[in-house]
Amino acid sequence: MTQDLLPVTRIPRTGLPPRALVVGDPLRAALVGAKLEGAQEVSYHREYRVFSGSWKGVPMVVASHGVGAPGAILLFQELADAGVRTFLRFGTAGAMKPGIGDGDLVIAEAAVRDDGVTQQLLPPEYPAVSSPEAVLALQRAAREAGAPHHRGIVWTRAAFQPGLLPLFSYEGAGLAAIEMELSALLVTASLRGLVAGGVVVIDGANADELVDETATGGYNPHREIVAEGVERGAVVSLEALRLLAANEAGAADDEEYGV
Ligand SMILES: O=P(O)(O)O[C@H]1O[C@H](CO)[C@@H](O)[C@H]1O
Ligand SMILES: O=c1cc[nH]c(=O)[nH]1
Repeated sequence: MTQDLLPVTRIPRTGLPPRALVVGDPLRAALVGAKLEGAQEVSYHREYRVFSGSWKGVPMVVASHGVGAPGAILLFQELADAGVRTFLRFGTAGAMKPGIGDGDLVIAEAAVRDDGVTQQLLPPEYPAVSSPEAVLALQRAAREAGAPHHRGIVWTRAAFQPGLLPLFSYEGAGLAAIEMELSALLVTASLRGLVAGGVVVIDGANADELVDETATGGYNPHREIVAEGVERGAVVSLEALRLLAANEAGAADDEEYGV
């Protein structure tokens, strides 16, 4: 009998654990997936590479969604169709606030919906918010790992490189980091009544000047300081998913989250 596979990502419609860590890069999915006990590659089609296994006994999925929200949302939707109920995104991002440095983690409380896809799905007034329990689980995991971290609003922006149009200035709005997919995940989760959040590792500085090396030190994700942040962030996100599972099971309470 042929397996029932979802149409875009070709992941199986049944049999996956109900929680997933989603990352942009298929290679990062493999590196993080390798941390799972009993890790198995479930599927690999297009940019969507999917692993399953357990972290400290808790079954979970690690999957890549590629670069850009219009493609990424297809993974989020199909994982949800496959029964995933809790999502964390673990990505990289540019820093937008002084004091947030390379290799630091930013835990998203919400995202600006400039993602290039959810505007076609629902009105712009609809918010992209993280589930509070996801924020607290990530914060607790970051504290326990001793990982430098910050909480704040993330700007999800479809265009990575600057063009001819001026970039809207969010100066004064207190944004913490810029990346490309999180708001699509948060909106997908809200529409379907799921739990979602995200944490990003800083791999550059000053979003308005992405290609201005003199002003910023340059966008460069291929540095040791970023690799160290990614290693810390991987453990923090896996651990946060475990805490969320414990919370679902009623084994954790607010005090346990450290609030
Ligand atoms: O490191 P990932 O998860 O891919 O996240 C960030 O990196 C990519 C851009 O280089 C975009 O996908 C952006 O959101
Ligand atoms: O979208 C992204 C990802 C990483 N760093 C950035 O500055 N922007």
